[in-house]
Amino acid sequence: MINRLAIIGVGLIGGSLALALKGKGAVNEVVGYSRSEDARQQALDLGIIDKAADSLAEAVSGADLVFVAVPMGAMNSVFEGIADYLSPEAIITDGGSAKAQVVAAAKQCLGEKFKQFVPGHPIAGTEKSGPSAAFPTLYEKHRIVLTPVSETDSAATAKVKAMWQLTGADVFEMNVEHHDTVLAATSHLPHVLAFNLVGMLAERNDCDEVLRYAAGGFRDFSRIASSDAVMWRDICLGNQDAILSLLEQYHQGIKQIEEAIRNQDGDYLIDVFSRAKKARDSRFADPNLIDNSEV
Ligand SMILES: NC(=O)C1=CN([C@@H]2O[C@H](COP(=O)(O)OP(=O)(O)OC[C@H]3O[C@@H](n4cnc5c(N)ncnc54)[C@H](O)[C@@H]3O)[C@@H](O)[C@H]2O)C=CC1
Ligand SMILES: O=C(O)C(=O)Cc1ccc(O)cc1
Repeated sequence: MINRLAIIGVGLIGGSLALALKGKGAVNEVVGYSRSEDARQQALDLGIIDKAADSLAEAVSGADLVFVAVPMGAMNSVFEGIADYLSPEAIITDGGSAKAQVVAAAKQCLGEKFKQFVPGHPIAGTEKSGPSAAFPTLYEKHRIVLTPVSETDSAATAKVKAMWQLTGADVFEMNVEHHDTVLAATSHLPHVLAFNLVGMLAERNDCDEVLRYAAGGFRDFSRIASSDAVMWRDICLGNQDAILSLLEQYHQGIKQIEEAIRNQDGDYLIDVFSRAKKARDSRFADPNLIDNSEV
């Protein structure tokens, strides 16, 4: 049971955790803080939080669990702002989409309390953001990755794991670097590709005409280009190396496809497309490999 849960960043990710834990009766009081006063008020109105704090210090005072769910570029300033006000026993965790940068920020700012920081990442979300996008079942049957480091207190990791399990999530542990490489491939690169494609089409004078004839495939591929620009800027800058390395591989692949089309090399295209189809068909049929549930 959590007595006082502090949510820093009461948007989709923070708000959904608060709603899930409240729904399970697992928390006595939820205090929320977001930089935007509008978000704080909305979170109160929607029953996501019981109390809106006016500052980071007020939000974390007396909290036994602190969940930081702000864009990655704001993590450092949040850790700086809470460090001196945390209760001695407080456990701190986060939902940032890439872990190395967040872990470095927490290490730099939290001092002694760094051992009570459990880095985490819910592999669950949508293209929507803000408190109004939050919903209590977001994490059900979804994966949560915790990336504790050598300094992390194992009892703190166990508590954070238990908290996520209450939301209906499956919790896994990974090391930080592996997490950032894997997520760059399955989440960060696809978002960059979708933003680029939709951005490119939006530049065309005949964009509306072109989109009028878009089929379901375009809708599927482009949904994530509706995601928040600040959040994705921060993820790209925060997981720079892994994303750049994948982009380089991706460029190679696209160049080879370009060459094959130019040379009317249908065999090459059949080879690439059929290997991709086989890989996707087999893995999507296996729920242990790819999460088939709706986002
Ligand atoms: N959106 C998604 O599908 C997923 C997002 N994440 C990660 O979760 C974190 C939060 O994302 P969302 O909930 O989607 O964002 P959001 O935009 O819905 O909510 C973020 C909240 O943080 C507040 N905020 C921004 N800067 C702040 C600051 N300096 N101090 C205090 N509050 C501040 C905003 O006012 C907003 O209320 C990000 O780090 C993101 O990478 C992780 C998994 C999925
Ligand atoms: O909307 C989608 O399909 C997503 O991929 C959501 C998402 C965004 C960022 C994450 O770190 C994890 C999940």
